[in-house]
Amino acid sequence: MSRYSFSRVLTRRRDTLPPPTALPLQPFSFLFHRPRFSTKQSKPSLYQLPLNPNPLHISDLLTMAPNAHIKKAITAMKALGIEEAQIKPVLKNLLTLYDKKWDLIAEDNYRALADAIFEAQDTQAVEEKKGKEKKANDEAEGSAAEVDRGKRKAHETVEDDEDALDEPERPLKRLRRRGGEVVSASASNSPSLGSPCLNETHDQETAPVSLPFHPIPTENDPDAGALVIPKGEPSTDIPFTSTHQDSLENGNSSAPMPETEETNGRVEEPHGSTAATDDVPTTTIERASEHTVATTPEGISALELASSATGEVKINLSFAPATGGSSLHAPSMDELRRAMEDVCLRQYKILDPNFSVSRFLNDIASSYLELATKAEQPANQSPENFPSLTTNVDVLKKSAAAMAFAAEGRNDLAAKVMSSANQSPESLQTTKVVDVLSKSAAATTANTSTDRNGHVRDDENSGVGESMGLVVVPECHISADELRMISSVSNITFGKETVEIPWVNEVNTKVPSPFRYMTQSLVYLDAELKFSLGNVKDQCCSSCCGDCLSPAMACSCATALGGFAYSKDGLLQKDFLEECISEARNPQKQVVQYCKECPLEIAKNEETLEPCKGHLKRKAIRECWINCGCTKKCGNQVVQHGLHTKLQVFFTSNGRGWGLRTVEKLPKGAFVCELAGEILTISELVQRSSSEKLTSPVILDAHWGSEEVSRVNRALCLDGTHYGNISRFINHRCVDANLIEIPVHVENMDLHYYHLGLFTTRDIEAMEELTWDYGVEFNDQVYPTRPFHCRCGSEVCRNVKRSSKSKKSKKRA
Ligand SMILES: C[S@@+](CC[C@H](N)C(=O)[O-])C[C@H]1O[C@@H](n2cnc3c(N)ncnc32)[C@H](O)[C@@H]1O
Repeated sequence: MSRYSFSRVLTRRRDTLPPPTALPLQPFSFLFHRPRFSTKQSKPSLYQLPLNPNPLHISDLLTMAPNAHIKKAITAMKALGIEEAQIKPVLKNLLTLYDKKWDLIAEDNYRALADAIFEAQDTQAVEEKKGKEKKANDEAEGSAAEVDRGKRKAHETVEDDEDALDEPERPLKRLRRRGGEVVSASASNSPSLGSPCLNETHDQETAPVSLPFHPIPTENDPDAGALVIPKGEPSTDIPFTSTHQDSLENGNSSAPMPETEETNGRVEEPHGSTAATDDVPTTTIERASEHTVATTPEGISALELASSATGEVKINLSFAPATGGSSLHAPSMDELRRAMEDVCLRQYKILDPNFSVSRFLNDIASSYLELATKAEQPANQSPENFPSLTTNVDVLKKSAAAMAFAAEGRNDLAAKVMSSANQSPESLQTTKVVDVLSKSAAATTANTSTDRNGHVRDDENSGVGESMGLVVVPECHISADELRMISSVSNITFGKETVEIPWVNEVNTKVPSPFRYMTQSLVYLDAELKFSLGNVKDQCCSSCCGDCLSPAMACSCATALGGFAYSKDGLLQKDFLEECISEARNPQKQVVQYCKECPLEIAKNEETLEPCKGHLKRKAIRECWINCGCTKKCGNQVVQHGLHTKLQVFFTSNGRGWGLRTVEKLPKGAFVCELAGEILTISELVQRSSSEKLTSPVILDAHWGSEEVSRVNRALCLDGTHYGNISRFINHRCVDANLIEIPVHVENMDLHYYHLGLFTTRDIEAMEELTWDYGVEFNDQVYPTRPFHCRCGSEVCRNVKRSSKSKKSKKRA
């Protein structure tokens, strides 16, 4: 027998993983004006894009005289309909920026130049517009001084625009791309660039995003990385689309923020100023220096994103390289901002051209500061004594929860809930919810006063205050989950079932522990489940119609298992049920299958793989499903339609915690509910059970031992501890339980996964507790769960026969 260990299981799983995906190559790379990188470049980044497949050959460039370069560039631009007067100043600027590297400028038919010209045009247009708007505003305000300033500003703007033709340091805007399309901000109709026209109604899917800044290697610094800003280049905004030009005016920066403090970065002025310059001693500069990636003594890299105006509040992002591995590099502020703006545009549909992530973050910092200032406490009030702020909604929720308790006579619980809102349980007992709520409101207004900041606080001992939608209440020690649970006191299923299932506790003050109710099992993570119409189309009876139980001839869904499991009254066929019961309770009738390599043993991760202990072969039900030709009322569809029985969760009186009981009489063979929970692999179960107490997971091993069921990730179980349905409240009873679990195939006949339906083994009286035999061996160490001390009270309880059972099991092994 081969030896397995847990690490081997893990190795196998890792092998099945796809190889780590390389960074996706950017399609349409030939559209980028991307300067080459030195091979010595130490820090490649996401900005590195595939090389241009069709560059202008270097020998062409070397042999050209300077004038020839210029002439060629002008010719290329004129072909795009750009006038010479517009070309020259930008070209001059570009030559400085690109360190006279003509090969880079000439790439992609002088794309960099064309782009820069269009950007310059954009900038000019925007500034003109801004000047006009400013002027109009100033005039509207009617202040002579303001008007003067407005005129001056407008005049300056015009002058700036004129100067732009000669100005060597005109901001460059970069191309934006989306889905492989590269779009110049304003050159959307440029035929040679093939850029689609952009407008505000542009489909989100095709909306362009900004390109990251491209690094410029220089002779002095051939290793210049992606994050270096060309010297003297003012930072420039890159808005989302050409329709977002205005955001340029609002101070966004297109220049990437430096990665180290030595680099020459600057950031936007958050409130309306345009590009910052080195000699402007404003908060812009203060913030610029803050936007560096700092490394703390612990080696944590931190990027300061934003701050309040004078720096009291700061927003930082940090990561510890130690946890991320050496492959992590701190993104620049600009990189991050652009990524976020893209998210805001595409995911949150923020289309306002004035929107800027940087400004938004700064606003958060400012708002935080504002709130912090308002919340200033009196000197003698320590934070521990200060009441927590709770919304009115919370108080109403508590009121409703307490009311529900009171309605059930649970004054102790009602008191617990409402003590936080200063409500007496007695008042709840005698009033309706609406009265409670109005009392609550009255209480909030009767005992409040205003603090020195104008905020309403509760008076001494009042516990409740209210102001502008906020009430102040003492700390509530009920957790959010508990509150959610007790808020839904009338229905533990949170309305997810067609019937309501209330809970009661007549024994103590405990409330059910929180869990997520779900009506159907769902895969947790690794479990391999194969449901597909393709798989089941041959297994179903597409020719059947109406109710499959009606025709004399049973359809193939039935014949597959030798007749239908259900009878026309909706109960299990008597014979079928008796066989199932007998099989479960009578060892002589049991067929046990043994795995060659049992998943339970493999998951134990021990040096030696122990022999399989055996798995009970189970009779199973097969239901018609949506791929069958019958209707929803077909009698062969039961478990899939969920529970319909009137049930109640109650607290048991003999130390078994919560239990489930039926409120109505149930006949023998009736379906009660499915066992639903998270579908785990056995390995996941072992891992989980090593760190927490599970509420009796169920192993789906009815078909284990047959050849097909061998793969570890397909050996499954159900765990209802965190997610589950009402079955998670059903207690165990040895042997003579009144429910039996029967495998039910619904979606297909996959032997790895099946539903487990719980059916009554006998007639059950109203208010009788429902139990089923978990099949747990109390002395068995094989199952990866800790058995409990059984208090089922059955005459044939297995827990009391531990010693004799133990001997038997040792013998067999
Ligand atoms: C599926 S849960 C049943 C609901 C559980 N009683 C509760 O309070 O949530 C299974 C757990 O209930 C308890 N339990 C169930 N049947 C029991 C029994 N016969 N004797 C003692 N404890 C039992 C055990 O703690 C077991 O792990």
